[in-house]
Amino acid sequence: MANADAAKKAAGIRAVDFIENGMKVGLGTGSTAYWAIMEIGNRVRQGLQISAIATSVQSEELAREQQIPLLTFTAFDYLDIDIDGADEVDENLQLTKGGGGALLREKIIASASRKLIVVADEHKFVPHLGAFPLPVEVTPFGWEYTFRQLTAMSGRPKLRQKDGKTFITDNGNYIADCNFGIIKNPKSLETLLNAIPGVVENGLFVDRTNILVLGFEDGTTKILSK
Ligand SMILES: O=C(CO)[C@H](O)[C@H](O)COP(=O)(O)O
Repeated sequence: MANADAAKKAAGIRAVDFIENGMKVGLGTGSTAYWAIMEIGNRVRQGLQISAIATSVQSEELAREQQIPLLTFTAFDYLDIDIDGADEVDENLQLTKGGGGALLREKIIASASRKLIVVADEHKFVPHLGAFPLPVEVTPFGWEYTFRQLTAMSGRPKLRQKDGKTFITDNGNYIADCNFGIIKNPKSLETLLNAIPGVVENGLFVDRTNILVLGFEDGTTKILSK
């Protein structure tokens, strides 16, 4: 296993210790959240009683394979805990997410959760957000106009591609990967972006994280909390 994978695995598995019997759990998306879902599956098969909702079709399929009982939004008002990955985390535990394109469902589920536990390998911990392109989910209708608004904000948007085609999110939208340089004020950028008609959501997760579980290449973990 490559060392970065060992760090992701360590973080994903460690985060599952925060789950208690009876909890309603949000399941994140990505290669770090993968390990948390696999570990939840192990513990469910050993008798842990939880129910969960996934932040992407991919994670939902994995949860089904792992026999994790799944919830729908009609069945709950809030979740107890959400375990999800990040593309960048700063020392105030502000995040950039959406590298996997699941940011809209991830933000809805983070918002519905009493506690957000972020799992990340050590390389994701940065002094300032902004080196990783900021994903912005936009409607296909009028996307060219929306991109012009993002350009006017110096966001240098690029339409995300996958396998030679325009990437389509689980919600049928496009992703603009933006480059704003160093993001000095994530809160204000998050708000400004979401005020553009045609922007559905953006990948800044501000003042949402309660606990960060950082994984290291030697398999150890460190917990940071707010
Ligand atoms: O936001 C995400 C998906 O939309 C992921 O959580 C983020 O991209 C991190 O992924 P990984 O754990 O594979 O590095």
